[in-house]
Formats: sequence, C-alpha cells, structure tokens
Amino acid sequence: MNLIDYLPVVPDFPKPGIFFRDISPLLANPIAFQHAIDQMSLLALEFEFSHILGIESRGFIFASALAYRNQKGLALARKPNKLPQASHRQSFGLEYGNDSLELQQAALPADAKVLIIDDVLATGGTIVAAKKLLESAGFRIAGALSLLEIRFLNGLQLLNQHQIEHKTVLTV
Ligand SMILES: O=P(O)(O)OC[C@H]1O[C@H](OP(=O)(O)OP(=O)(O)O)[C@H](O)[C@@H]1O
Ligand SMILES: Nc1ncnc2[nH]cnc12
Repeated sequence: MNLIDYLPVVPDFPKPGIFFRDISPLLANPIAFQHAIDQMSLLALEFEFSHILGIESRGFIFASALAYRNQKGLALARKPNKLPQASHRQSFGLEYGNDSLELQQAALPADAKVLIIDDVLATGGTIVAAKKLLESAGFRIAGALSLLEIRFLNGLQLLNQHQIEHKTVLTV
C-alpha cells in the first residue's frame, strides 16, 4: 500500500501558491490509517521516550493513536486560550501563517522525556515551537515524528539547527 496515494494535493489552499496535503482520505480508509499508525509506531520505537506530545489539531489524531499503541502518556500542545491552566506559550511561523501553542506545566511529570508527534513537517516552525515549549517547562525532548515530510520546505534543516532528531514515514 502506498500511503501517499491517500494524501492528495489540494492546490491553493489555504492560500494561493500552497500545495496542501489533505489527510482526510487516509483517515477515511481504515487500512490506510492503520498502516500509517503501524509505520509511525515502528519509528517511535527507535526513540527513547516516556510521553508523547500531540500538536493541535491534526497532530492529536496521530499522537492519540500512538500513545495507545505504544502505551505512553499523552500531553497536548494547544492553540491559544483552550487550556484552563496554560503556563507556557510559544509563537511561531508556519508555511501559511503565524500561530501559537500553549502547554500546562501539570501536563507531564517533571522527569518526562517527550516525543513530539505531528502529521506534517513543512517548514518545521511548529515542531521547533513545540520543542521550545517543552524546554521552557523543563521537560526533556526525545525527538519528533511525523507521517509526512514536505522536503522542499527544508523543515529538516531547521530541526537539525535546533538539535531535534526527526523521523518520518513518508517524504514528498
Ligand atoms: O512545519 P510547519 O510549517 O510548521 O507546518 C506543519 C504544521 O501545519 C499544520 O498545522 P495547522 O497549523 O495547519 O493546523 P491544524 O493541524 O489545526 O490543521 C500541520 O498539522 C502541522 O502542525
Ligand atoms: N502543504 C501542507 N499541507 C498540509 N499540511 C501542512 N502544514 C503546513 N504545510 C502543509
């Protein structure tokens, strides 16, 4: 099964010039979704980690399934003003705009070593922000794992600059 067939490109979404990869067909196909989680789960085993951080909102889908499959605790990095006790915030730029993520200190135990999970690595801005968020809260980072890397946006380079080890199932 070629998972990339389930991640079609939608041109000019959400802005002109962006080639958006839609995860909906992959989620709608139980075999494709299961295969994606299986592949991510195998890659996750290559990291030493105690907890998973899922990034709102598409990252939640994969982070949740992996936390279950790999029997790890799950914490959520949320968009602004969603968390009742947000204690850390990090703003960042991504392929088509700017955003912020928040984290609660109590989301993880003090000795947590965290694997960051997201669906897509594009510019890398989101994952770098997630790393800074975790570090500002005093947590250790194991690395980052995504389903898809969009190579021409050089996210991997940015992650290397920030000493983030990254693995991905698919690269386009
Ligand atoms: O590598 P980057 O350039 O930072 O881009 C990757 C991020 O962009 C998308 O999230 P988006 O902000 O569109 O939010 P969503 O998950 O709520 O759709 C995607 O889910 C990643 O989190
Ligand atoms: N081109 C893209 N497709 C899907 N998700 C993205 N997140 C950032 N860039 C993206």
